[in-house]
Amino acid sequence: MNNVVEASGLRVVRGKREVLHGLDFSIRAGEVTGLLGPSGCGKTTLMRALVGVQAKVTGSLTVLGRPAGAAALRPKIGYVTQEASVYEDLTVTENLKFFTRVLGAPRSAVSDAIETVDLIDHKDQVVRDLSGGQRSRVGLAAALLGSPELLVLDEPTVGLDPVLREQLWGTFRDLATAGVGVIVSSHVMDEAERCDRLLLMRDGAFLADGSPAEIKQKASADDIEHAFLALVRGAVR
Ligand SMILES: Nc1ncnc2c1ncn2[C@@H]1O[C@H](COP(=O)(O)OP(=O)(O)OP(=O)(O)O)[C@@H](O)[C@H]1O
Repeated sequence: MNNVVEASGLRVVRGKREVLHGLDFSIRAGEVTGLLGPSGCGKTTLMRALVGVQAKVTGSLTVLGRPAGAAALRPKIGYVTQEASVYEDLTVTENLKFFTRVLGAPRSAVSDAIETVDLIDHKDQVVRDLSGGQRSRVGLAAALLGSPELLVLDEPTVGLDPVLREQLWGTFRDLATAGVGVIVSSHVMDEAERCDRLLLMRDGAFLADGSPAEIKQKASADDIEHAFLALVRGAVR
């Protein structure tokens, strides 16, 4: 399977502190990779480095065969940040039409994206009047407009009810099946089992990198939360 991201010795300094300490990893096309770890461990920083908006990045970081941040990558990466970056006073459709113009994507991408995130019934509603979960789905729809080959999702399911979380994970799965490389961050360990691969992170370094089954086996644990704790305690080498 193709790697959409390859990183070696990835380091990032924020302020005066190094927050990512020489990471080696890859992300594959056609898989959902979960980036899991506690608040402040560096998940957002890693994602910012992937999409090329993070300063003071050293080491090697290649995305779709080009250095992260290269202008040619812009239409090929969908990035959904923790704060929905859509216009509150526009409708769902108006927002997406605007972003198709920015991205140079075809008009037909609007209805496809609305369908993918299941917002057909709300397409003419002003974003301000949507629920939190619906708003985050508008952000996801915007990220899908350019038909990205890599989708970078920073805690996309925070604050969503279980039904919506289930639906969104279904969408991530469908995108991966279509060949997209999907990386999803979360600090909720119970989302781990939905991923093909996990990068377990703590304090800017990886504790483990593998499938949920491999990590549980390595840590002799029944679930990822206990595996994480065992790895933190250094019980597993
Ligand atoms: N602008 C900044 N200047 C200095 N340090 C920063 C800056 N932004 C973040 N940091 C620090 O970098 C570290 C990693 O932050 P980051 O946002 O990547 O973590 P995270 O794992 O995404 O957290 P969360 O799950 O809470 O979003 C934290 O210790 C944070 O305090």
